[in-house]
Amino acid sequence: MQLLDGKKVSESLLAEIAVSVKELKEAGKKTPHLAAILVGNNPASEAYVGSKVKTCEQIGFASTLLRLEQDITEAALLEHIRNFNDNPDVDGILVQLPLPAHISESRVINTIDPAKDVDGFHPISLGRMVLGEPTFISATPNGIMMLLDYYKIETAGKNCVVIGRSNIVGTPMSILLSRNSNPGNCTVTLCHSRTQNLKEICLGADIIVAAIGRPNYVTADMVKEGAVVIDVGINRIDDPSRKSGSRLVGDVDFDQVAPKCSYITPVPGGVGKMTICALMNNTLLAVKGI
Ligand SMILES: Nc1nc2c(c(=O)[nH]1)N[C@@H](CN(C=O)c1ccc(C(=O)N[C@@H](CCC(=O)O)C(=O)O)cc1)CN2
Repeated sequence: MQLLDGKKVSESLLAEIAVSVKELKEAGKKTPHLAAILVGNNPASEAYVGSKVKTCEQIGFASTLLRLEQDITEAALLEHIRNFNDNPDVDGILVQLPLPAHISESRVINTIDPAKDVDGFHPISLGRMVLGEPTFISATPNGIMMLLDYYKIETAGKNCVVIGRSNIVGTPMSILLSRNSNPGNCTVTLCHSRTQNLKEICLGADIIVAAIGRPNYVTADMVKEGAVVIDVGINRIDDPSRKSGSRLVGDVDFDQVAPKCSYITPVPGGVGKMTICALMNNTLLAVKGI
C-alpha cells in the first residue's frame, strides 16, 4: 500500500506555481490576485480561507480577504461580488461555502464573472468542463486528478465508483474521470444516498472516490484487494483521548481499508491539501490564460 501524499505533492506543485509567478513578475506582467469572501465566522471556513490567504503569500500572489457579517443581506453580498468582478486588479474570486441559510448559493455563484471563477462552480465553468472545453475546474476534483497524475496511476478502462453527487465534488469528479483524457477514460458509476447494493458496486471498483460526508462510511468489506481509494471526507469527530477533544477522519475507515489498497489518501494530508493547490493553479491560469 502506498499513501497518496497530498501534502508532499501540493508543496511540489505550489513551488512550481511560485516559479511561474516570479517569471511573470520578471516579465513585467501582473501579479495574480485572489479575492476571497468569507461570510460569518464558521470556524472551519475561517481556517480554510486562512490557509488560502497564507498560501497566496507563500507563492507570491496578492490576496484580498473580505470578511462579512453572518447577517449580511444577499443583495449586499452580490454587490461586493460585482465590485470584485469590475476590479481589473482582481483575477480570481471565491466565496467560501457554506453560506448562511438566508443566502442563495446559486445566485451567489451565478454572480461571479466566469472569467474570474477560480472555484469553477459557475454553470458556465461546469458546462465547459462537461463539454471538455478549457475552463476552471473545481478545486477538489481537479486536485484529485493532479494527485492521480503525479503518482502516474493508470486509470484508463478502470471501473471507478464515486460516492456522493454534490455539485462541487461528486458530480464533476464523475465527469472528469470518464473524460477522454489521462487521467480519465474510466467507466464511472456515480453512487448516492438512494443507491442500492452499494457494497456490491464498490467491490467491483478499481478506484473508489468517497465524497459522502459521513465519517468512516467506506469499510474494508466494501473494498477489493488492490483498489485505489481516494478519501474526500473531512469529518471532525469526538475523541476524548485528544487534548482538543476531537480529531479529523475521512469518509473511509482508513485503518481497516488501507491494508487492502494499492494506493490510498490519508485524512488529513490527502485531498484537502490538493484542493488549495488546485485553487492556486486556477488563479495562475486566470492571469496566464486557460
Ligand atoms: N468556495 C469554496 N468553498 C468550499 C470549498 C471550495 O473548494 N471552495 N471546499 C471545501 C473547503 N475547503 C476549501 O475551501 C477545504 C477543505 C479542506 C482543506 C484542507 O486542507 N484540509 C486538511 C485538513 C484541515 C484541518 O485540519 O481541518 C487536510 O485534509 O489535510 C482545504 C480546503 C468546502 N467549502
